[in-house]
Amino acid sequence: MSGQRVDVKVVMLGKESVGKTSLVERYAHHRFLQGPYQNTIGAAFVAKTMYVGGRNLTLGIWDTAGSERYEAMSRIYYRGAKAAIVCYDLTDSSSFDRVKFWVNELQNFEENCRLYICGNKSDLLENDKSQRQVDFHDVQDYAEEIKAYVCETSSKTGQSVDELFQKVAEDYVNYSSFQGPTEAKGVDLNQKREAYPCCHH
Ligand SMILES: Nc1nc2c(ncn2[C@@H]2O[C@H](COP(=O)(O)OP(=O)(O)OP(=O)(O)O)[C@@H](O)[C@H]2O)c(=O)[nH]1
Repeated sequence: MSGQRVDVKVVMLGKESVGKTSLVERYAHHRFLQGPYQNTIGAAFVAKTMYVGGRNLTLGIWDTAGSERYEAMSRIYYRGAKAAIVCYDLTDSSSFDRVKFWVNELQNFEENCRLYICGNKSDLLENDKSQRQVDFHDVQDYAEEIKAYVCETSSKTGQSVDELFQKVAEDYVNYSSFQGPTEAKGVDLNQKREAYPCCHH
């Protein structure tokens, strides 16, 4: 098992089918996988190195399963996360209720984790604004209250996806005191391309 340095642990959380895996796919592999929806089982991991603040920084991104039957497992994956991207589907108001659930969890158990609230599938609103079920200003007010960053993305078109992860990295550089790098225990990052799809059935 060869451990790769991971500077920032990032966890993706949110209701099933909001597009967590697709966001990671878009960011890490610049693609959007069409075809039937396949829910994540357990969690998947991908590492991505970027140049920020005059140095290379590796984000270790844990993509958790949104299905409530994996809730206990998701709790394991957010432990020690420096950033949580809590996602919802802009066309599904119930997915925003789930955001509040995860934010409460993180506030109670992971107080050093920065929060990023991400409304995904913005492309669905382009031609039909009536599809929107979550008001942007309501989310902004909520985000202000909990001191979170807020954005609206589309993993399909790529809108604001790179910016989101860039913001995570920049915030880490700007606000976190650098501690020693975390070793990704038990994960062979050389095999990340194989490990990633096999966790997404
Ligand atoms: N139109 C549109 N569809 C999207 C977008 N992102 C994801 N989808 C679709 O939504 C479905 C669910 O996407 P996933 O990325 O698998 O969702 P997930 O949140 O990882 O789901 P779980 O693994 O069950 O937690 C798939 O059919 C995707 O193609 C988006 O930005 N726009």
